[in-house]
Amino acid sequence: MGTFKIEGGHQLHGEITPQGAKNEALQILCAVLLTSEKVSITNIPDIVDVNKLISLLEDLGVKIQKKAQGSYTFMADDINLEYLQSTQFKEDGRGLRGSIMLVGPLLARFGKGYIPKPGGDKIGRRRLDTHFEGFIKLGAKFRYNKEEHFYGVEAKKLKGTYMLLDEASVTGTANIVMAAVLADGKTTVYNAACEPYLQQLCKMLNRMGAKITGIGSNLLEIEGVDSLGGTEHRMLPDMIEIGSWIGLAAMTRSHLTIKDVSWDDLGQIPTVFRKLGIQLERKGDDIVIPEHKDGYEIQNYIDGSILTVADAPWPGLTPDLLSIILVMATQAKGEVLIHQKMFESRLFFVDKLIDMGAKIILCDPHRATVIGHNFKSSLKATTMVSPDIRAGVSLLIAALSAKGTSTIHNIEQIDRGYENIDTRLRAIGAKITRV
Ligand SMILES: CC(=O)N[C@H]1[C@@H](OP(=O)(O)OP(=O)(O)OC[C@H]2O[C@@H](n3ccc(=O)[nH]c3=O)[C@H](O)[C@@H]2O)O[C@H](CO)[C@@H](O)[C@@H]1O
Ligand SMILES: C=C(OP(=O)(O)O)C(=O)O
Repeated sequence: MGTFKIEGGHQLHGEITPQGAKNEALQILCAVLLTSEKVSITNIPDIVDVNKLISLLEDLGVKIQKKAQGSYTFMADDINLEYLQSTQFKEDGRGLRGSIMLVGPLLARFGKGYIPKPGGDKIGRRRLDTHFEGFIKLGAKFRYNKEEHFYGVEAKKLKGTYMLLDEASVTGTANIVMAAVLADGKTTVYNAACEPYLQQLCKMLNRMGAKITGIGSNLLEIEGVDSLGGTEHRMLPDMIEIGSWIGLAAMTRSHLTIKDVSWDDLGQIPTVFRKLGIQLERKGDDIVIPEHKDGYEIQNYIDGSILTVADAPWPGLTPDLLSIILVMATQAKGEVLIHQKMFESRLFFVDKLIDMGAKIILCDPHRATVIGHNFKSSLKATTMVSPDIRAGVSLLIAALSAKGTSTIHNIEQIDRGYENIDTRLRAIGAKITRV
C-alpha cells in the first residue's frame, strides 16, 4: 500500500496542465478493436487504469507502439480471441471499470465478447444491466456464470433496432454505440448518455467511417456500416482533474492557472464553482484562479434558501466532482447541501473530514450538509486511507490545506486516475512525498 506524506498549510503558485481525460481514454482505447487498420491516439494519460487497459489490449494481440509520452498507435489486425477464455483474462479484466467496454467492439467485429465483473471504485452498486440489455436488443445471446461472475454475449451478426435505455449509463452508452456501428441497419438509442467522453468517441467513430448522428444529445441514430478504418484522435483534457485543481486552489487560497482546459467542454463545472464563491477568469483557453485572500462565499438561491449541489447525467454536474466540491465547502463562508444521487457509498469519507475538524452532517448515504469555517479555523492534519479515487484526491486537498503533516495510505486509488500527482503538485510548491 503506497503512502503520501503531506505538510499542509502552504500556498501554491504557478501553472498546471491537465492530463488527458481518463474516462474518455478508456472508451477510445476500446474502440481500436473495431478496425484492423492503424489508429493513432495522443494525450493518453499515464495512469494506472489506462495502462492496465493498454496491457489488456496487448494481451488480446493488438500491436501497440509508443511514439512519445501519451502518444501511441494501435493495430488490431490479428486478435487472439482465445485469450478471452483464459484465467489471466479473468484476473486482469476485473482490474478496472473501463474493461467492460471491450465487450461491445469485440461483439460487433468478432461475434463474441466476454468480461469478468469489472472493478473500479467501490462507491456503491454498479450494475451492468443497461449494457447487456442493449446487446440483447441488438440480437446477442447473453450468458452469465454466477460462480465466476463472468459475462458473455454472442451473435453472428447484430441487427439495428430502437432502444430506450433504462438509465443514461456512460460506459453502457459507449458499449452499445460501439456494438451498433457494425450492425445491420439502423439503431436508435434514446436516453443515451452524452458526456464529452461520448461525444469524443462518436466523433472518432465517424472519422473511422461510422454513421452516427445526434452527437451531444440523448438521442443517437447509428446507421450500421460493413467495416471501419483507421484514424487519429486526441483526448480532451480531463475535466475532473480540472475541477480538482480548482478545488485545490480554493482550499489553499493559491493563485493558479490551469492551462488549456477546453472551456467549451466543461459544461456546468465553472458555473457550479462560481456558485460556491470561487472566482474563475477565462484567459484564452486557460482558467485563472486568483488568490482568495478573503475566502469565498457560497451563494444562496434567489429565494434565500440553501444551495444544493447535486449530480445528474450530462449536461448536469458530473458525480465525480462532488467529493471535491464537498471538501472545498468546508472552508467556504456559508452552507451547502451536497446530494450525491448516483452512488450510495461515495460520501462516507466525510468521517475523516469531520475528524480533521470540518463541520459536516451526513444526513444519509446520499446527502451531506456542510457548514463552512470561512478560514476562521483550519483543518487539522491526520492519518487517513484513500477509499476511492475522488475521495482520495479530496482528502489530499484537505491535507494540503491543513495545519501539520498528514499521511494518506492506499494512494493506488489516486494513481488510478491522476498522472504523477505528487511530482506535479511539488512543481507548484506543495510539500508532498511518496513513501
Ligand atoms: C470509466 C467511467 O467512465 N466511469 C464513469 C462512468 O461510470 P459508469 O459508466 O460505470 O456509470 P453509469 O453511468 O453506468 O452509472 C453510474 C451510477 O449512476 C446511476 N445512474 C446513472 C444514470 C442515471 O440516469 N441515473 C442513475 O442513477 C447508476 O445506477 C450507477 O449507479 O460514469 C459515472 C457517472 O457519471 C462516473 O462516476 C464514472 O467515473
Ligand atoms: C468512479 C470513477 O472511476 P471508475 O468508473 O473507473 O471507477 C471516477 O473516475 O471517479
